[in-house]
Amino acid sequence: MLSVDRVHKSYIKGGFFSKEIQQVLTNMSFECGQGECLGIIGESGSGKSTLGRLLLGLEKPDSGSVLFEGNKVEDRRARMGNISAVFQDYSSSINPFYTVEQALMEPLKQQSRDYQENQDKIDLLLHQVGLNPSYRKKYPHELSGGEAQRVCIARAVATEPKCILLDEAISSLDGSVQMQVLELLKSLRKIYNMAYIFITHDIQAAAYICDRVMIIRNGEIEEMVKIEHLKDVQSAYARKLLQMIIT
Ligand SMILES: Nc1ncnc2c1ncn2[C@@H]1O[C@H](COP(=O)(O)OP(=O)(O)OP(=O)(O)O)[C@@H](O)[C@H]1O
Repeated sequence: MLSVDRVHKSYIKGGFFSKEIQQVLTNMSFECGQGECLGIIGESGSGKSTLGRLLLGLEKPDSGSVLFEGNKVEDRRARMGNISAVFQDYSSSINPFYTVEQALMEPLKQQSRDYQENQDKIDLLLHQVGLNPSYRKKYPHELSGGEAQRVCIARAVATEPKCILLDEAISSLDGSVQMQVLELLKSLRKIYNMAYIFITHDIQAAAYICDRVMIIRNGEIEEMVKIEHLKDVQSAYARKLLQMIIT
């Protein structure tokens, strides 16, 4: 479904007139299948979010390709309604002047002009993310972090995409709320059979929700492992990363 082939990405370091290049992603190739949850794990600065932006078609690779069902993700038509995203910073993800209802209506309107159908869908989405109908009229500043992230998740699910990219989507939440949101993501995946790209530095969260994890180091794939074999990672770096987290 999502196919990354020999992707390289670099940035110019140190301002506009600088000639210094920083290689951020090197020769990355992997696939994410329909309905799969693929974790992308790495230390800070390893290139996770850069990869996320390429997967969303927000930036282009220097070379190589990112294809969604055979089409380049840079092409808006390839990703429209097919890929959505939930980011770490839920507070800036929702327009502060929009009520929850307006925030959810935005993506729905792009798919259907049927007012009643969209209203019914908002009811359903709120129910599915565990928010009662009174939340319709609330503004983002009236929501807790967990509630705001539930709204962001409802928005991402609204168009029933085939894939949601979650970039550190639970990292800013408190421990118990993180667990609730992970449970929510699990249950929504069962309902909609969506694939998740779960970018995180939290191996425990990845182990809880992912089918496979890809460990990246300095912009290169260090190891790809099925979740049931996470304890048996081969590379010294992956073992160290796991050990650090377990201890
Ligand atoms: N737009 C950009 N321009 C220049 N350099 C960038 C840009 N985006 C990222 N970088 C650099 O690329 C490297 C990887 O950054 P990236 O945000 O992808 O890492 P990350 O693994 O997501 O880190 P973190 O877990 O801290 O968010 C960093 O050294 C960063 O400074």
